[in-house]
Amino acid sequence: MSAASVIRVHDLRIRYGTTEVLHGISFDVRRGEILGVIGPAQSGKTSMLRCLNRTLEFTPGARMQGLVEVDGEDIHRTRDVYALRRKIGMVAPLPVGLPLSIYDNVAFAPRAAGLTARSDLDELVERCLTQAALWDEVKDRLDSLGTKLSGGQQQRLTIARALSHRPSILCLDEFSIAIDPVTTMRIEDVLKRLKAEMTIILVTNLTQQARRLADRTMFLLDGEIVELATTALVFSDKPGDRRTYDYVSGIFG
Ligand SMILES: Nc1ncnc2c1ncn2[C@@H]1O[C@H](COP(=O)(O)OP(=O)(O)OP(=O)(O)O)[C@@H](O)[C@H]1O
Repeated sequence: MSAASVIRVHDLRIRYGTTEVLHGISFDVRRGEILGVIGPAQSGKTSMLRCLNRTLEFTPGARMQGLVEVDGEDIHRTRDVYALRRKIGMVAPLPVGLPLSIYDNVAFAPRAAGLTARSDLDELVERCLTQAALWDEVKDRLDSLGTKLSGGQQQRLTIARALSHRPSILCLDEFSIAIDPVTTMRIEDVLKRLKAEMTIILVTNLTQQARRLADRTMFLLDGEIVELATTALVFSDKPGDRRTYDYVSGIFG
């Protein structure tokens, strides 16, 4: 694994029952980059993400084969799967707010992990909400229910929660599916800032979002990587594979 790689995936296969949906893909994720992952529905993007933090194993019948290393450690040999999951923050397509106050949404997981001092929790909640560009809008109503926020605010709250364990890798799965374009741009700005502190994997159904944000872009199609290259090349007139051109220019997908 190159020193620049934070994740290395080799010959990864995923099956649900007898159906294989990822067919032996290999790639690396470089420290500090935003890796965009694009591809039509059902191409295996979400399954691939859920493999990285071993949440795929919660799905009955799901099986993975192949090697996945995070910071040089084989995720299936790790002694502490909880530490792996803390290292990799996940943001789902729809906000998944807990039926708790804004404050408790962010403090929930750190409290469960043993952080109890109010001053530490206050600091952490403010830091995460600030990083998610939500602090100014909610600082005067931290005790209100998170579920009462607008959709875009709830998605930023989800990001704040994902940041509460200080992950070094942040994965976002189609985060803008249910939010308006203005909020989407706002969160894109958040991601540009977070990039200074962490590696980001951005699965997106908006190809132009990958174009705006990603250093490199992976095009996944029917469980195979068609192309993984610099975003400039993927979105150029002459990417490495004709199917990439057809997909990013809207000829199919
Ligand atoms: N729990 C499951 N049980 C059975 N098959 C599944 C399950 N989850 C996903 N699949 C199948 O795996 C394939 C890849 O799905 P996946 O959600 O990983 O793709 P995706 O690219 O993220 O799609 P989308 O953009 O629609 O979310 C699809 O054919 C899907 O039907």
